[in-house]
Amino acid sequence: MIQFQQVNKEYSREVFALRDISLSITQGELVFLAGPSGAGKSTLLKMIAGVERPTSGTVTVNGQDIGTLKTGSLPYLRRKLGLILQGQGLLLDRNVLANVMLPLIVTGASGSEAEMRARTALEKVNLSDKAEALPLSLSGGEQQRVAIARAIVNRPQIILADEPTAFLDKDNANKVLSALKAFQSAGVTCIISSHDEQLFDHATRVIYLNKGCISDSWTSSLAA
Ligand SMILES: Nc1ncnc2c1ncn2[C@@H]1O[C@H](COP(=O)(O)OP(=O)(O)OP(=O)(O)O)[C@@H](O)[C@H]1O
Repeated sequence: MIQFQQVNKEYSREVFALRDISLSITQGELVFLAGPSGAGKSTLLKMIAGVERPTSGTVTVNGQDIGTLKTGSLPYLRRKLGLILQGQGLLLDRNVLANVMLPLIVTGASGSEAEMRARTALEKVNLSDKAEALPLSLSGGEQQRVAIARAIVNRPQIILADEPTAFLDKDNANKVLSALKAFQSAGVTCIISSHDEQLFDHATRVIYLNKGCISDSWTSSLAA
């Protein structure tokens, strides 16, 4: 369960990114964050991951108050999360398998354990045949699915994805969404920021942000 209670985020005196946000998201939801550029979507995702902290109000993830979490505890929180944030690209000089193994290696898994789990993650996003390829030899959609595999290799309870289908054609965007939906079906909470309204049909909920405020939201019958 993710809860925002009267959360404000002010980056500087003139820049309010979020204003008085209160919401709760239950395990297994597929939530889209919509709204124009600068509305606060990325900031909201970063708050759940503890990348940004609230100026006021509280953000709790599975009962844990993220705003007061000590920096040293953040890696434990992040292990429960699969993060697909903008600008966190793949290592271009390492093959796909090595990229997906990386989160496991840095948290102390053995090479053989990491390889086995990375291959399983690649199977889940339907990219087993690209394990030995270098990222730049893949299509944009395939690269994004490698990023998903890297995000889920630690078996997270929550996936946070910032514009995972930006710059993809419809076919590739659908493949990326199908991969995310498969995790949601398995009980993983997925929170995705997107400008792509065509994807919203798959959501259990869409939250519209505008100038840092929730301007609208709807819950689909899929949520039942
Ligand atoms: N690190 C930062 N320092 C200062 N201001 C920031 C920072 N990050 C975001 N902002 C500002 O906060 C506001 C919300 O930004 P945010 O990136 O959350 O919006 P967004 O809805 O994700 O936009 P986009 O759709 O373009 O990615 C914007 O006015 C932005 O300029």
